Amino acid sequence: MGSALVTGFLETGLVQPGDLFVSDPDGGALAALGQKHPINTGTDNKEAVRFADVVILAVKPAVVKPVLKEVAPFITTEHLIVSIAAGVSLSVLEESVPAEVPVVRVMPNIPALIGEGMAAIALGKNAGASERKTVETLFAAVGKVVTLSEKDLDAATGLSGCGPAFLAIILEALADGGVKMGLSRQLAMELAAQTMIGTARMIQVTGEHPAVLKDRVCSPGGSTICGVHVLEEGGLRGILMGAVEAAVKRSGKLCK
Ligand SMILES: NC(=O)C1=CN([C@@H]2O[C@H](COP(=O)(O)OP(=O)(O)OC[C@H]3O[C@@H](n4cnc5c(N)ncnc54)[C@H](O)[C@@H]3O)[C@@H](O)[C@H]2O)C=CC1
Ligand SMILES: O=C(O)[C@@H]1CCC=N1
Repeated sequence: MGSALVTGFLETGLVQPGDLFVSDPDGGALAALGQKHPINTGTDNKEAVRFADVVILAVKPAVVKPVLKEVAPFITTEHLIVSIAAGVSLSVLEESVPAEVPVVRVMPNIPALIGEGMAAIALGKNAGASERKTVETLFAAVGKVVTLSEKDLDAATGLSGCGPAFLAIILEALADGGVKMGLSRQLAMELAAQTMIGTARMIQVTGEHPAVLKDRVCSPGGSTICGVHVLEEGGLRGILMGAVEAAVKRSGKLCK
């Protein structure tokens, strides 16, 4: 996710390569990113913190506390700490940095790589209007942004953070259906992807309820309603709701 953000930030031109310092003990991951973009890289997190004013923590949830412990002596109130780790609360983050350091939690998603991300932002107790503006500006450069209260951030994790994986499975399954009915894989993927994009965009642009769109496609006695019947018999809605719920429940346990 960190490399998706780096690529997304650079491609919008909001951030210049020389403004970025990426720190990762995995030299292979760093080399790959460094080859793509002329950014500053290194394996010492403390060096990254000394370099930066905005520090984005993009490590696995269980690694957040150890990393903050390592860099805390170098964090000042001039820094803004942004964590994208699922399930790591603002209170845990705030306890891990010196007093009064502003902290913001963000739940981005992977389409930020192509500027089509969805980021949910929750401000910590020391983050004010200026920190909100900084984080909103960064993430708005790579997609849409909503600022919400922290109690809603885990739900957003299960929906928009994990959602790209759920939707990729649906897209692949739709394409499988096309292949089963004789389409080439390439054509089936193209039809499935554009149908997903077009449907989502139409709901965004018209503001109509998805059920209205569904009803428009279902001709009486037609083919779509036969497909809808199969989806309802298979419990697709319940399965998707359950997937979001399971992801939210798991995200609450990730930092332990
Ligand atoms: N993958 C996704 O779609 C999303 C991930 N997230 C969050 O982003 C965070 C990272 O997730 P992924 O990118 O999927 O994991 P990842 O495993 O691909 O990336 C984590 C990176 O952290 C590095 N790392 C490990 N220990 C480190 C240390 N001590 N100091 C510095 N870097 C270290 C690893 O070498 C690796 O490159 C997680 O907290 C996750 O909850 C949030 C939204 C979406
Ligand atoms: O699977 C995960 O834990 C992370 C959180 C949101 C998306 N990926």
